[in-house]
Amino acid sequence: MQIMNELKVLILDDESRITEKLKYHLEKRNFKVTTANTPKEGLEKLHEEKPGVLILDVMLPGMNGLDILEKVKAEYPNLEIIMISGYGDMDMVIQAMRKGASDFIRKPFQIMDIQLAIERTEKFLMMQSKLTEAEDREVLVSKELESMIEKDFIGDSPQIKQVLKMALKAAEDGDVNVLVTGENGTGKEIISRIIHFGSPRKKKVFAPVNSSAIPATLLESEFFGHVKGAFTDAKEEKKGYFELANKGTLFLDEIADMPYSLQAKLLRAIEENKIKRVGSNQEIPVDVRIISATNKNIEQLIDDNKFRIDLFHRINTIEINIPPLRERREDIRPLLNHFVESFARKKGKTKPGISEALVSKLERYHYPGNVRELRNMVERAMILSDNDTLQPDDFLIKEDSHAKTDKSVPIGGLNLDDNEKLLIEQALKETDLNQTKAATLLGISRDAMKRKIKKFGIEIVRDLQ
Ligand SMILES: Nc1ncnc2c1ncn2[C@@H]1O[C@H](COP(=O)(O)OP(=O)(O)OP(=O)(O)O)[C@@H](O)[C@H]1O
Repeated sequence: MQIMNELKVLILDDESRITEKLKYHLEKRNFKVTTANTPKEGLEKLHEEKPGVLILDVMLPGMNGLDILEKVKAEYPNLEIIMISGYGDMDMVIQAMRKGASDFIRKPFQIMDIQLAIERTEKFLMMQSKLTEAEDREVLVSKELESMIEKDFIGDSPQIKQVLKMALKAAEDGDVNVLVTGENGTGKEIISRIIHFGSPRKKKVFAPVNSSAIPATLLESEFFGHVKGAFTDAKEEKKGYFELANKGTLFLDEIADMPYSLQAKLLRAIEENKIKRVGSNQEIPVDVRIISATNKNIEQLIDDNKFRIDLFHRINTIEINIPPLRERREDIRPLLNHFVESFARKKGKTKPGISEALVSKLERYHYPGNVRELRNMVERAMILSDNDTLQPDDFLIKEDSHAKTDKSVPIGGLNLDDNEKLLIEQALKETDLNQTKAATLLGISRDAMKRKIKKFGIEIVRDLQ
């Protein structure tokens, strides 16, 4: 496996505007990039450059992206291929993944999406190869998977350990439907991928579908397919996501946004393991595991008649809730360390130190965007800072971002324990770590203060700043 900052990437897209833009951004992120605008040129560059990753447009004029994929995979079986697609090309994408593509991203995409896809590709292929090795040696697969995941899915808190434990349990059983809940950026997609790649379905497709990205008129045929002539635009017969993801996992992102009318049809497909293409009465058997994700309170939507309770009961056989980062502050330090290390590696820099003052500043923040926000903050700091040790000033904390969402919510959110911990830390700071004075300030006894310091695991370390 190549190290990230040595990774060579070839981009094959007929639009030079896209290849050049991608090249520019990926080079800034220390990837070695070559581009090609025709299949012929692409195949030549593959031969010359031997890249680790190929980014390939599904829709290339002249030669079908799938044909190229097949040809390339036969010649370079270890090449990791990321497909670029429009929303309407989903069936092509799923076929591509069956033919060995590692991942895909949808247009319009941001440069971060590509970077994440490259990372995911590398990470999960590494995980898969570990698993295969483990299987070959007939050792306990789950143990191997667990140690692998610990490197990339970070967290020391009891909550995140519980999340991983449940994900691994769900992975063991390849059929049980799982609902992953949590705020934006808490890691719902990563956990869903871990479940798929740790399950007996791992060699089949993991097909992420976000129904809110599909126009309402196409929803039914996208999910269940259609026969020729079923509606005006149905010029050819077409398979839907259920058929395409057969034997694999269908990841329904933002399930709460699924229109009510489609929910009944989805329920039937899940209950009966059969679907009917639009315009046909023939039932087609399907074998798909459903992992759904949402950042909404589905129970509330059920009360408001926006989500079907029967569907809810079908999709949440196992429910995994990933708590927001502000409720598991122990994870901030290891995540910070992990992101600093991985960005340093990617940018070919020496890993800077991390000042305690910075850790304590970050531990106090509210993180409306959760782990994704922390990750982005680290990236920004690593680009802008020249310090040998990262300092609080390198991190732009949007103090008002929280106030904007709800001015009445305190910095620790509405969680009583979190706020209590923050107040104690604040009082200790104000009294220069004098526990008796801090207790007086808070109106509690010195013993109560000591108990709380112990309960919250607050470290009394003098701040050097
Ligand atoms: N525990 C973790 N360890 C390492 N990286 C994490 C962890 N949790 C989240 N991340 C990173 O945070 C980012 C967001 O994760 P992900 O896309 O899985 O979140 P999500 O809950 O699906 O978000 P959304 O609801 O916005 O779709 C990704 O870059 C992911 O790699």
